[in-house]
Amino acid sequence: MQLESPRNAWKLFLLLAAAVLALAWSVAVIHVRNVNENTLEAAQLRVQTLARVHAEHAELTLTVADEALRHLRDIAQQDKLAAFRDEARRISGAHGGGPINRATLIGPDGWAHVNFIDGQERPPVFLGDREHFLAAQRSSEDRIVVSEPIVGKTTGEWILLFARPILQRGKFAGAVVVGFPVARLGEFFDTLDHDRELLTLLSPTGRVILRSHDQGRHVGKPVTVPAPAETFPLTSPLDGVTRLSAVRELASWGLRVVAGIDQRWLDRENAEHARVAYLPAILLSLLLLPASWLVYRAGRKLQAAHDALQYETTRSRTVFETMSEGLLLLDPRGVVTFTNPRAAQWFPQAAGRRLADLLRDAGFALVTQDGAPFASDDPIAHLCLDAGENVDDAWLKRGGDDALWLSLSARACRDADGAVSGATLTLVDRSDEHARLTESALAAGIIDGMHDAVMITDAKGQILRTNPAFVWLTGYHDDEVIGKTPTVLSSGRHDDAYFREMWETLNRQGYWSGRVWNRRPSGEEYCVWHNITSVRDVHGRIARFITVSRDITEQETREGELWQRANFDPLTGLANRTRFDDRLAQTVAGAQRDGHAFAVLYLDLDRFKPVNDTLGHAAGDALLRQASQRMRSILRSEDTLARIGGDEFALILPRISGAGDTARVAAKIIDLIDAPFDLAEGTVSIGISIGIAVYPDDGRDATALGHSADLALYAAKAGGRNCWRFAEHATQEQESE
Ligand SMILES: Nc1nc2c(ncn2[C@@H]2O[C@H](COP(=O)(O)OP(=O)(O)OP(=O)(O)O)[C@@H](O)[C@H]2O)c(=O)[nH]1
Repeated sequence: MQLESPRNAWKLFLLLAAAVLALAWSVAVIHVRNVNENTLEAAQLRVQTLARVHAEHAELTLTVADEALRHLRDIAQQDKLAAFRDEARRISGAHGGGPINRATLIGPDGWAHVNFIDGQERPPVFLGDREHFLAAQRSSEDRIVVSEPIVGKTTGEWILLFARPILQRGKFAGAVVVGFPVARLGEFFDTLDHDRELLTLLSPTGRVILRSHDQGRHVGKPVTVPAPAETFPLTSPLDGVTRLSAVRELASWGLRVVAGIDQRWLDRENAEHARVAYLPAILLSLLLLPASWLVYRAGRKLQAAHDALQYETTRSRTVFETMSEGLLLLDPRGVVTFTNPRAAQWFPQAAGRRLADLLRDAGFALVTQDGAPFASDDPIAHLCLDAGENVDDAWLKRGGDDALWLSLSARACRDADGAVSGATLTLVDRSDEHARLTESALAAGIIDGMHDAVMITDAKGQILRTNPAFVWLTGYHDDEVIGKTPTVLSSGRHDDAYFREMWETLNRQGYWSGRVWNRRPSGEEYCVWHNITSVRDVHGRIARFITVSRDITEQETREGELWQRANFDPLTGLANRTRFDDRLAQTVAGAQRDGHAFAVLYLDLDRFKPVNDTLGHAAGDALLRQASQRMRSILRSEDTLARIGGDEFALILPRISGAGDTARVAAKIIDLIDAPFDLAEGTVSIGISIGIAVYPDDGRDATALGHSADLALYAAKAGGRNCWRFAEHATQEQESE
């Protein structure tokens, strides 16, 4: 059992307390038992002595009485009546010797002729009915007859009588009787302690002759007493008291002496002994039990605190040993008092050394995150230990092959009085992070230095960062776009489908590039070439979109103009032959794929040349523009109207349900052109002829269709102009209305 443990300490105390109590109680019990045994033995001795001494006393008294009885009987047997009377007077008198106070001579007739009591002769009295007389009469030998205790006829007191027969020549001639008050047997009673001791004299038949302290109240009453034994408890039927008793028998008399000591007294004695003997044990118990309880409670609390402390210690040790951070504890002088395993990897055998020496020997320099020397030459000593301030943002840097960057934070520890009692240094290996920080700073510098605009958004498209080139390109500053989506840049030129396709590609491929027209805050539109890349996090989820944009407005504009020029008629704005051929080829391909019908119309103005000739070329141009507008006004967006020559037009109706559709369009155009044109130079009227070819009946490719339409136009011209002709009906004239 280790005493260091509080649990064991209070257990030991409890054990000792229990041992002391057990000892005290054992001593008390043994003592009480011994004392009780001694008391019992003393009581037994006393009661036996009482019985014996009283029996001897009674025996002596009775022997003396019997001596007197024999003497009187011998006188009576010799018929010496006068001598008998003298002796009877003397013996029954006060100075007769012995206890006898009465002497009687009873004749054979039962009459007591001589009867002395207390030395006084009394008148004759008939005693023939007395048991002792009858017993003497019945007896054929000379033996003493002891009466039961009886009430004297003359005195009325309890007396005990002894009789012997007078035998003359073997014949009963009366009896001599002596007697005395039973109280005379109780002279010895003065020596008794009447409160607890009792002596009882029983007749041979078991009747009470005398009890020591009941004034004759129970005399004559029968009592059953067991056979004599050493000592035994006996409950008296007379008073119900149990006594430790001893019995003595007066063998020659048949009488028994019963001595008793009140058991209640014995019990009281025992109780008193117990009280005295148990008192120290009880007092000790009263002292030790509460003390044990207090010690137990204190022990439990101490144990709980001890366990908690041990748990905390174990937990702290586990934390210290398993934490990825290095931990050093310093005393107020800056000497290392503790290192955890992690710190020991960097600073082996650091305990007991000054921190400054330790850092120097391990090749570490105290620097800022940028690697610059720290402002204070020894911040741990000066700031933390001297001034009690915390130190953060400090780094320990070690170069070389085993380069390390440890972030350092120092916390001042204070004692209960608030004085700095040391410091806790926490070191974290942030070499990788430092490298990353350096890289990101580098990357940030690169982004800022890029000529292309950079915009970084989160996964939801909210703008997180831009670079100076972005501001220059878009005209928006950071505070106007950060937190917003790129729609703030939108020009509205692109429809939703355009951006939907962009997002789908981005999500699918992680990359999208294309041109986007945007608008500056000034309203000026510009075109950029976007390279958008999605960046995913470690979980594979898109975290960022990085958009690198380059201004291609100039290039776009130039290309647009070239394209416009290549594809459109500059006078009317209609598609030119190149574009018409292109669209026709696309329509043929679509129809060949789908099998639908479409129509190709060749249109040629009638009587245009005279306008030129009469009103001038500018009027002709104006007429061409107006005619173009009239035709375009009735066409659908998917129809392609092209100017393919001076006053020659071509029209593609890409989706027709039948010839009727085309005829209706042709008729409408004829009507429109037929109406007079108001020109600056005057009003003119012209007409238009139309040749119609229908896919697939009039040709299955562009060339065939063009040829058919051309023939149909020729037919229309030939047919009188200002009318239309289907290619298949090229020979039939059909007048316009
Ligand atoms: N003002 C103007 N005239 C043009 C242009 N291109 C061609 N022309 C003239 O358009 C005329 C076309 O000739 P035609 O088709 O024979 O003239 P037309 O009177 O319509 O003859 P029909 O078609 O037989 O009725 C020529 O005089 C061309 O010089 C142009 O761009 N502007």
